[in-house]
Amino acid sequence: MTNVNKYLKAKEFWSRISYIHNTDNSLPEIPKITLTFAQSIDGKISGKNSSQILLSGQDSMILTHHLRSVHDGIMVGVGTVINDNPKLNVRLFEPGTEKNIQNPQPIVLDSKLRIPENCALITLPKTNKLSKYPWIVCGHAADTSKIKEEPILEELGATVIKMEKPECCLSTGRPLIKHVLNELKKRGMDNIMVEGGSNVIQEFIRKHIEERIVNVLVVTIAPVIVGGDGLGATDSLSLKGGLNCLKLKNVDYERFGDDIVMASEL
Ligand SMILES: NC(=O)C1=CN([C@@H]2O[C@H](COP(=O)(O)OP(=O)(O)OC[C@H]3O[C@@H](n4cnc5c(N)ncnc54)[C@H](OP(=O)(O)O)[C@@H]3O)[C@@H](O)[C@H]2O)C=CC1
Ligand SMILES: Nc1nc(O)c(N)c(N[C@@H]2O[C@H](COP(=O)(O)O)[C@@H](O)[C@H]2O)n1
Repeated sequence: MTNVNKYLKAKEFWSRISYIHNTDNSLPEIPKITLTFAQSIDGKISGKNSSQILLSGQDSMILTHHLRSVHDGIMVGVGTVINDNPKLNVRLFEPGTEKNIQNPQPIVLDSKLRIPENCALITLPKTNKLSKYPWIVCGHAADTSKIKEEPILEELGATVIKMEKPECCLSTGRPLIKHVLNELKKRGMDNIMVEGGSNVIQEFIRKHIEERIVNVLVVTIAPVIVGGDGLGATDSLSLKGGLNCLKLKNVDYERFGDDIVMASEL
């Protein structure tokens, strides 16, 4: 298949499944959520000691970048930023279409402002004008004083969104997802792609069981075996409320190169 056809295929797949994305979640106060990640056939999203692994082949990676391009925001946890130092921008697109490409707004869940100041999300927009400086969502107890005293994150271009005490978990101090999403909607985010990692995926699934916050789940399944040392997408998720498993609905599949991509309602 030529590269042009790969881009076309990615677009067609998103058009085909976007009816799932557009299903009414009855929560107009939050953005529409696409929860997405890539995993091995044994359910691992990274390797030993959380080492980043390239699971997606070129064809499914083109789909991932297309998904980035059609969302207002892209969200990860600070664990992913520290571990992978991701760029989260759109780098795979059909030649000749670069003028129309919009990078999503990177959003990092980071209750204690642990994000490294020299990470790609903060340094890249300086040289790449199309990349956006990240929004960093922190908890009420985060030490934002360091931002003014040693003008770090905000002077470097990032926007720190500090959630109020009632909007954070009492025990962990982490911003509560529903409040974060509500704040992001107020800031113009109508749809957000949540890329991981493991803790964030689990938090969205937990919250979804209570309040149906996820519109569509898109999982790339790569023909790779990682083994028991790898990190699973849902390793620490225990389902409550009498559920012994969560059955996906409106399931659709497509082959992208050697990978299978599954899209469904959660
Ligand atoms: N294959 C794939 O598609 C992907 C794989 N990955 C992999 O995932 C791994 C990283 O996963 P993980 O370590 O779990 O890190 P995450 O990216 O899930 O970040 C988790 C951290 O986010 C912070 N956080 C803030 N608010 C919340 C909240 N409400 N809910 C949950 N977390 C919150 C917490 O740190 P604090 O308490 O300090 O705020 C928490 O420790 C890496 O190995 C990476 O390679 C990541 C993305 C995609
Ligand atoms: N779709 C997909 N396939 C893989 O094989 C992956 N390892 C990931 N990981 C996610 O992508 C981030 C890296 O993004 P950049 O290439 O730096 O823009 C990584 O942090 C994970 O979120 N995704």
